[in-house]
Amino acid sequence: MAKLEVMDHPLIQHKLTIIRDKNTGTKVFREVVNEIARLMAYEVSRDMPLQDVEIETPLVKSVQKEIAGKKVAIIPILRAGLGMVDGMLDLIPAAKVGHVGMYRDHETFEPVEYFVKLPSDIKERQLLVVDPMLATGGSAIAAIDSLKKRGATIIKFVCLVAAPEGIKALQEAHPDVDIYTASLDEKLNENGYILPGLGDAGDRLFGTL
Ligand SMILES: O=P(O)(O)OC[C@H]1O[C@H](OP(=O)(O)OP(=O)(O)O)[C@H](O)[C@@H]1O
Ligand SMILES: O=c1cc[nH]c(=O)[nH]1
Ligand SMILES: [Mg+2]
Repeated sequence: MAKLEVMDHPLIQHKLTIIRDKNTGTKVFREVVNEIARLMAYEVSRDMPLQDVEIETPLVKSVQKEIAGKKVAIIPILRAGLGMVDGMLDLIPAAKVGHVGMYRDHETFEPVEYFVKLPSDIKERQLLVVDPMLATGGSAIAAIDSLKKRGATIIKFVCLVAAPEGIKALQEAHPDVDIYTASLDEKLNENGYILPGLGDAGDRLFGTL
C-alpha cells in the first residue's frame, strides 16, 4: 500500500481554518488555497531524486546536488484543482501542467469526465494530481484511471480535505498512489459533502455559489 500522509503542520492547520470559515470570501479563499498548496509542494517533493553536479563557487570547484531523474507534471482536476496549481508551480516552476475535467453528478455522486489535455510525455513524468476535495473518491479514482489509461505510471494525489470514505476508496482502487492531504475530516453527509469540510471548493474558488 502506498503512503497516506496527513500534513498537519501548524501553518497548514491555521490556513485551513481560514478557508473552512464560511465568512471567508472568494479573494482570500483563493489566496489561502494557493498558500497551502505551496506548503504541501515542499513536502510532496521531499523524495525527489538528486544527482551530483560539479560547480565552481567563488572559491573552489565543488560537487553539489541538483534535482535529477523524473520530471514533474501537475494535473489539476477541473475546476477546483485549478486553485492549487499556482502554489505548486511556485516551488516546482519547471513542471508541466495537464488538465482533467471532471464533475460530480449531484444526484448519483458519479464522476463525469468532460476534458483531458495532457503533456505528451506523461509516461516519463511523475504526476501530481491535485484537487482540494477527496469526498467519495469517485473523481480522483476516475481521473487517475484516465491518466493510467494514457500511460502514466508514477502518480501522487494531493488534496486539502479528505473524508475517510474517499481515502479508503482511492487506496483500494489505486494502491500504488501516494495520498497527501492537509486534513483527514470526519465523514460525508447524505449529500456527499465532507464534514466539517469547507463546502463546495469550486464554487468558493470561483464565486459561483
Ligand atoms: O470525491 P468525490 O465524491 O468525487 O468529490 C470530490 C470532487 O467534487 C468536487 O468537484 P465538483 O464536482 O464540485 O466540480 P467542480 O470542481 O467543477 O466544482 C471536488 O473538487 C472534487 O473533484
Ligand atoms: O465537500 C465537498 C465534497 C465534494 N466536493 C466539494 O467541493 N466539497
Ligand atoms: Mg464543485
